[in-house]
Amino acid sequence: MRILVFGAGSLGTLVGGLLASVHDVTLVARDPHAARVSSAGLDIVGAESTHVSPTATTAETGHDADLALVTVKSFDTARAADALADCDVDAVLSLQNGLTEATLASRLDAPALAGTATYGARLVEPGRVECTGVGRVVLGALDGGPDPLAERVGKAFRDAGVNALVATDMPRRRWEKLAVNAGINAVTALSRVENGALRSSDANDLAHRAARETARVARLERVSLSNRVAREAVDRVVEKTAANRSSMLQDVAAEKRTEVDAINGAVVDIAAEHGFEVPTNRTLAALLRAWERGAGLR
Ligand SMILES: NC(=O)C1=CN([C@@H]2O[C@H](COP(=O)(O)OP(=O)(O)OC[C@H]3O[C@@H](n4cnc5c(N)ncnc54)[C@H](OP(=O)(O)O)[C@@H]3O)[C@@H](O)[C@H]2O)C=CC1
Ligand SMILES: CC(C)(CO)C(=O)C(=O)O
Repeated sequence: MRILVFGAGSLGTLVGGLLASVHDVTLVARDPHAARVSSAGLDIVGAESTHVSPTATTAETGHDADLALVTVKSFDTARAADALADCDVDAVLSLQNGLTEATLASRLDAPALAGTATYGARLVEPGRVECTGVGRVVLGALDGGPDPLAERVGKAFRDAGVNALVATDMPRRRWEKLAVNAGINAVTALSRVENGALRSSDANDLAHRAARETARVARLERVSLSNRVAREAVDRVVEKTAANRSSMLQDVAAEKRTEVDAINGAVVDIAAEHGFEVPTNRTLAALLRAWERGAGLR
């Protein structure tokens, strides 16, 4: 399969690099990473270990591929979609956190698949990415149900040794992940604690409230996600990732823009479309955006 990875930073480089053992992969990345991969190949280290030689370029347009993987941060999705609209791609799959598929679907003619990734990735230096945890890619039709394209993509991932599951209930899975991120990411970023600290503090209640509100909005969108399932998902992820610093905490610590707009902000916006108020997500989003403005990031 000819696979274009748009936005090969940490996650895109890891997944694209793993796929490159079998497939014809092009990484769209920034220099000096793109230049280094072109000249010396890519080292994958950590929980996965290999050396591969995908094509790497900074060119955003002019590509021809069977599948485009979108792995830019959520706030770069619209620009990625516009660039991909100038390419010949037959299908698009986002592995991003937050709700971004609607932006892709509305700007692209190619069918958009939904995806989630729980692999951990960190770009250590140009040409070298660390797999900090072998997770799973789950993908499927945006609106759920069986999908031959998703089956082909899932097989292509598994052929390359990527742990991939094709699911027929992506709407529920995306909203459950959103509930987890709305609770854990925002609360850990604002209180500057690792995920495990949510086990035993008032912050636990705050994360649960954000997740329950997200579940309520999911149901308004006709996605079956109960409050209890959302709350239990938060607790399960807190236990499994207790030592992690969430991606949003890492962004705040590095003074980088966060994905708040596509996570808590998306919950607020979709709730408003239904005339519904989500005070916990609204407060978390406002505080994170205030921090971003103060840091000159928006
Ligand atoms: N890292 C992880 O372990 C996981 C990440 N995710 C999700 O995956 C997504 C990506 O995360 P992550 O990989 O960590 O983020 P990164 O910032 O490491 O990677 C995104 C990369 O895309 C680049 N980029 C953006 N626009 C362009 C462009 N037009 N042309 C070329 N390159 C571009 C960015 O460069 P620049 O910064 O210079 O703009 C950056 O290098 C997020 O939604 C995240 O939540 C999900 C699961 C795990
Ligand atoms: C699951 C979780 C919360 C793990 O830290 C995550 O997705 C993130 O940090 O973005």
